Amino acid sequence: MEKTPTNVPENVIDCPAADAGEQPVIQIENLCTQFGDVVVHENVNLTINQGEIVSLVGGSGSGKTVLLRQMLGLTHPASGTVRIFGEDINQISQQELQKLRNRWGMLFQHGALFSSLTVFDNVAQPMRELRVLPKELIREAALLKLHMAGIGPEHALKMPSDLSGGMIKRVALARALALEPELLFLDEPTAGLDPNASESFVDLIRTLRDEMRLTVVMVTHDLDTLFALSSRVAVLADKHIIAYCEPAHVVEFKHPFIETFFRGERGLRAIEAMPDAQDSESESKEEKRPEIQPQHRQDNAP
Ligand SMILES: Nc1ncnc2c1ncn2[C@@H]1O[C@H](COP(=O)(O)OP(=O)(O)OP(=O)(O)O)[C@@H](O)[C@H]1O
Repeated sequence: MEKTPTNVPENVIDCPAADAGEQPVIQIENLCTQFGDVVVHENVNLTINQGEIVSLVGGSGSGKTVLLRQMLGLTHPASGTVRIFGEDINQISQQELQKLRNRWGMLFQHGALFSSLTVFDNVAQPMRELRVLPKELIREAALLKLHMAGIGPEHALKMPSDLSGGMIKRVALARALALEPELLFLDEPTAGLDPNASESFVDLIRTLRDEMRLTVVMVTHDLDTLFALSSRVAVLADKHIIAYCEPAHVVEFKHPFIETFFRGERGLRAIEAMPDAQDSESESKEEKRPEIQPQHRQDNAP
């Protein structure tokens, strides 16, 4: 028997987007999720606007992965709506859903590359599946996406097993960008990376957001990444979004999860390292960022 959802707690904080004039890309309304007797989400509401980078955080089992899967149309909520680009993804046909899927990219936690395909083929495959692009264009576009993700053509014929963890993430990102998405989902994008690789991945995501006007939704436990990138942070706890604000405001909210997650030693260190405090330092990192050149062409490639 389904439990009747209770109302959202009154003491939530919900701040408007910094640029509230932007179009909403994701609109989740009154979403409820239940598995058997276990209620995971009760009346969850979340709007993500174009160009935002929103981090979804919450304790283990709070329902982050399920919510992400619901945004991807892989899992259906018990009730409520999930609109992506204005379409209710639980009401449209599989064909329409597939068209929408071509407008977003997903980076899975473990890269999710095909181990039997080369780096190049991993990135080219989503384009080949469209069955409309000529071979030469696919070749150029795949190499461009690899270049954007900081992977040179000398790696194109390598197998995933020959790559470092950081390179696998970059190739997976190139693959997620293959169809020029407007929206990017990232599941623990920096998990397993060393601090340098994480930092350069963060720079890359920021650059892509700025250059491609991407909207980004990420699930992360990495506070450095969260503070460096997020325009807003959505905190899932007690079956609700209890806070949805800029990182600096979310940390002020009194809730046991927030206090444990953000105000521990690591959290305080990450707050101190937030971009505002580091503007001059981040400029000195400029040369580390891969340049994005839309017409770039590699002649030595496969
Ligand atoms: N297919 C399923 N069938 C039954 N229960 C499920 C299913 N998928 C998820 N759950 C339950 O839903 C709850 C939320 O799971 P979810 O994986 O979204 O948590 P999470 O916040 O991503 O946790 P973590 O940070 O540990 O990955 C958990 O109690 C989980 O056991």
